[in-house]
Amino acid sequence: MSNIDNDDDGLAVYRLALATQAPENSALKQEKRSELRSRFLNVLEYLKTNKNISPIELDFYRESSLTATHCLSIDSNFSQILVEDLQTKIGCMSTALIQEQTIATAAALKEKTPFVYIDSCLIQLINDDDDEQYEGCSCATENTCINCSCANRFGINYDSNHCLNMNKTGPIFECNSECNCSFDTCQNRVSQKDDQSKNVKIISTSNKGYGVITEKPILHPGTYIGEYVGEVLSESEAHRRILLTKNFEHNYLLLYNEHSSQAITKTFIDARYYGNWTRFINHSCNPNLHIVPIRSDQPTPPRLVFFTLREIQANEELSYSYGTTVDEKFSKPCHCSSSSCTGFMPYQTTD
Ligand SMILES: C[S@@+](CC[C@H](N)C(=O)[O-])C[C@H]1O[C@@H](n2cnc3c(N)ncnc32)[C@H](O)[C@@H]1O
Repeated sequence: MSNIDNDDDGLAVYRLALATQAPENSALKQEKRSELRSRFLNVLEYLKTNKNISPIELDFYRESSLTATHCLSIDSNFSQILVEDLQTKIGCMSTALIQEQTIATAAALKEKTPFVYIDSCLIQLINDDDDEQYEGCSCATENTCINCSCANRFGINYDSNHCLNMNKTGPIFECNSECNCSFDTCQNRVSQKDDQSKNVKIISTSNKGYGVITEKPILHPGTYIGEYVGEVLSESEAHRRILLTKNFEHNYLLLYNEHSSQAITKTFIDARYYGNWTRFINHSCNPNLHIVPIRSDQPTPPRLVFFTLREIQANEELSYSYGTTVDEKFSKPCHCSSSSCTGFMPYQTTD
């Protein structure tokens, strides 16, 4: 799908600075990461051995901080949801615990696009180098952190409307689990707070498959929309999957390139099998969203986060540019219908 490049010279410099500081309190973080990794393997194992479960009305994976659950079915009133705790046993829980929008969306889409619903990326491959924990700020708990040591490493991140500072260049570091500030008052955690999932609707388009519209106007440029989540892949696995994808199929593999003076950091996220509502956002040659890499705890992988580029009207479709590599031989026709449409969608490579 997408090859997105970002010119960003500050990241490598910051990495070098951090390399000289021993991460102090990262044991807990590492424990969390290995728990996530083993949970991910559990889900894969589960799906492999239970493929013949029938009827599966709804199939998605919910992750909470303690248990991994696999949703097997949902009753017709959306009031009870049958889940299986992967580590223990099957049980019922009220759908009130799960965001209504998520269920309606997943239920409507189960036939055509089965995927497992997740809230954060599944990180299968973790290099030891990536376990480095960023230092936190030492703000007072009531501090808003608009200009704290995390927010201001490369210029202030967000304005007083909680929108991305449009003049900002360089990487974005949000406050993290080592920070002293409080989650509620801190204003440097915009992408860690509520996304727009309650204000959007998945629609069926005439020629692009499903798409996403906003039900409410979004006024300010730089408004946080949501995070592209899925499986974080190695380059070789991404390459393998690209070769397997047929040209007529929808493609959910996103490649984000960040350029620094020393290297290109490539992030591959595939939302084909695991994802959230943002996997339904289509390409446009005149997009209203863009993707910004955001870091808080660790250098890699960055979280790939959508922000608005301009004011968006109610019922307007959300879109971003999948990249710039267009070739009539390889690209699919583009149906974005913008006046600047090139006629072809960017095509996928791992470069
Ligand atoms: C990430 S998915 C987007 C959601 C997808 N429409 C669906 O129904 O699940 C990307 C795929 O959607 C389709 N698509 C997205 N934008 C398009 C566009 N502007 N014109 C034609 N097809 C598009 C292509 O098949 C592409 O591979």
